[in-house]
Amino acid sequence: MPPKRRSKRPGLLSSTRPPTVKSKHATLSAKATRTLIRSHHQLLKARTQAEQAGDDALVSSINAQIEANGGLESYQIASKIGQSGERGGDSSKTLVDWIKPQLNEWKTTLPKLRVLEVGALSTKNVCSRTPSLEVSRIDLNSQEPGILKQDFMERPLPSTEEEKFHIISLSLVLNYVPDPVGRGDMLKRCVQFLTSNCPISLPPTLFLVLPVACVDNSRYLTEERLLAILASLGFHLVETRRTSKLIYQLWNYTGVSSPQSFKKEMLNPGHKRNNFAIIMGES
Ligand SMILES: C[S@@+](CC[C@H](N)C(=O)[O-])C[C@H]1O[C@@H](n2cnc3c(N)ncnc32)[C@H](O)[C@@H]1O
Repeated sequence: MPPKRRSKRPGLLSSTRPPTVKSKHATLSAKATRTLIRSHHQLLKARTQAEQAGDDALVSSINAQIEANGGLESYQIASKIGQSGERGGDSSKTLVDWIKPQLNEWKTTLPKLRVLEVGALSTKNVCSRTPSLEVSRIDLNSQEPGILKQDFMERPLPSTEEEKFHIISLSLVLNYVPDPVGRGDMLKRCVQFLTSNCPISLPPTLFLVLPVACVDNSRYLTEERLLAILASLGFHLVETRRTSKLIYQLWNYTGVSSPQSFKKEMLNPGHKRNNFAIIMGES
C-alpha cells in the first residue's frame, strides 16, 4: 500500500523557533507574531547593554541573532499583522475618534492639521485617510515610498512654527526604544516638535500607545508614574483607553512644565514583573 500523502497545508510558524519571516506575504500566527516581537525587543535591549559595557564581540553576536530572526523588517511585518483588524486593528482609529469633535470644526478653506507619525508602517491607516490631517510619516526602516526613513531622535529640530506639528503619534514606539534614558529623551523631544498655532481648537497633542504590561506589570513604571513624568514635561492626560494588551492615551501639551528628574526606582516589586522604565533628568 503506497504511503499516505501528507496534507500540503503549511504548518504554523509558531512551531519553529526562532520564527523568521522571509517574505512580505508570510502569515504568522498570533503567537508567533508575539514571540517575534518580544524576541526582537529582548535582543535590542541586550545589544544596548552590551554596547554600554563596551563588549564588541557580544554586540556582533546579538546583531547576527537579530539578522537571523529577520531583522527590523520581520519585526515590522509582525507589527503590521498586529495592526490588522482581527489582531486589534489600526491604533490611529482611536486617535481620530478621540479628536473627532475638534476635527469637525475643520473646513477645506483651512490648512490641514500636521501630524508626525513616528514609527509609521502604513500610508493607508485611518489618520492617513482623514481629509483634515496631513501626515508626515517616519520610521527607522521605511516600508513604503510615503514613509521617510528617519530616526526621530536625529530629525533636525524645527526652526519655524510651520515645521512643527499639531499632533505627534508614538504608537508602540516608546517601548521599542531599548533603554530607559532614551525613552525619556524621546518624550522630551516631542515637546520641541509641537505647536499651539492651530487652525481649530485642538491643543498640541501627543498620542501614546504602549503595551499594557509596560504600566501594569513593570517594577519601575506605573500609570501614575507615567502621568507624573508627562505632567513634568507639561502634558495633561485627556483620554485613556485599555484593551487586554494595549493602553492608548491622548495628552495635551499645556506649555507649563515643572522639570523633575525620574530615576529607575522600584515601584512595584515582584519577581514575575518586567523591567520597563523611563528615566529623565531635570534638564
Ligand atoms: C511596533 S512598530 C509600531 C508600528 C505602528 N506605529 C503601530 O502602532 O503598529 C515600532 C516602529 O517604531 C519604529 N521606531 C522606533 N524608534 C524609532 C525612532 N527613533 N524613529 C523612528 N522610528 C522609530 C521602528 O522602526 C518600528 O517600525
